Amino acid sequence: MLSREKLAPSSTAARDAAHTDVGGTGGIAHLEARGVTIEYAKPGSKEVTTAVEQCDLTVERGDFVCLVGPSGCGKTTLLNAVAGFVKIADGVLELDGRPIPGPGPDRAMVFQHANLLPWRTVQANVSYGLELTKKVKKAEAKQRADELLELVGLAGVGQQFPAQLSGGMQARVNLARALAVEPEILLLDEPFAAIDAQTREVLQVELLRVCAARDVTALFVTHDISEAAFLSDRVCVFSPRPGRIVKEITVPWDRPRSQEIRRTAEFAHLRDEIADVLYGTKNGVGQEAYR
Ligand SMILES: Nc1ncnc2c1ncn2[C@@H]1O[C@H](COP(=O)(O)OP(=O)(O)OP(=O)(O)O)[C@@H](O)[C@H]1O
Repeated sequence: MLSREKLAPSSTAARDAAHTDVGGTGGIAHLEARGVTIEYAKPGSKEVTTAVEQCDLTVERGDFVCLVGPSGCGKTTLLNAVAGFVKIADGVLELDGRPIPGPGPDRAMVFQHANLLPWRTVQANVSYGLELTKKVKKAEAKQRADELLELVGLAGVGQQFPAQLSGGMQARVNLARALAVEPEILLLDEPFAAIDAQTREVLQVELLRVCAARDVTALFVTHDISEAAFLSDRVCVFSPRPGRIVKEITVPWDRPRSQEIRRTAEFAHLRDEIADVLYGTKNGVGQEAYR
């Protein structure tokens, strides 16, 4: 049976208060995109591809926000801009009120393919980023890696090599590796897309637990409506390219969440609400995007 706590809608008043002045920042959002446009140059031509156009998004510290939308609408591009990998052509993109200067240890990207270094142990894969920063001694980096492996449910596998792990275990290592540099924001680009459905559901619960434990903000790109509904505080639905957010849908449950939520009528209703916007039956993106 579902506990009242697990199903209880978040306190709107508390959330509003938090959004007004998170951590005493005087109303400055943790991440703010206003009128963001991002273009790619076409090789050998003066033309550009506009991937994202006039996109607005506000993310407060500790939020978990999912981005969904048609293929090629610019979700990854926006994530890359927040990571500092691509520059914006127009608009404002700020972290804590300051323009994003480029990549930094305050943001960590988690990609779909773990791409772990096959010749390094699992522990050495997780500690690698920390060792590169040279801010901690090797022994401390190893100790932190072991703590993170325990956090993601992989205690005891640190001396194994990536090839000895299942896809789900590699996804956990991928997450631990991103957390090693203690980022404030996790940028996750379909990190569980290649994982079987059953394991993916377990990983989603684990991810929420880990985010709460580490107090990180998460921006998560997915094509999976159920995944977005289960993970998010808010689901942002993109238009087709050039992408902008056409609708934000608030998810009414506190986090972390348990698997039981997926079997409730409220969850089915929420999934339908997202699909309605995405597939065009309500204010949406339009069926033509999917033809
Ligand atoms: N490096 C690049 N150079 C040129 N064009 C690019 C580049 N990266 C992406 N694009 C183009 O920008 C648009 C948005 O791509 P992006 O990968 O951001 O979309 P997406 O919503 O993440 O797609 P998907 O859901 O299929 O992964 C696409 O038209 C894509 O071809």
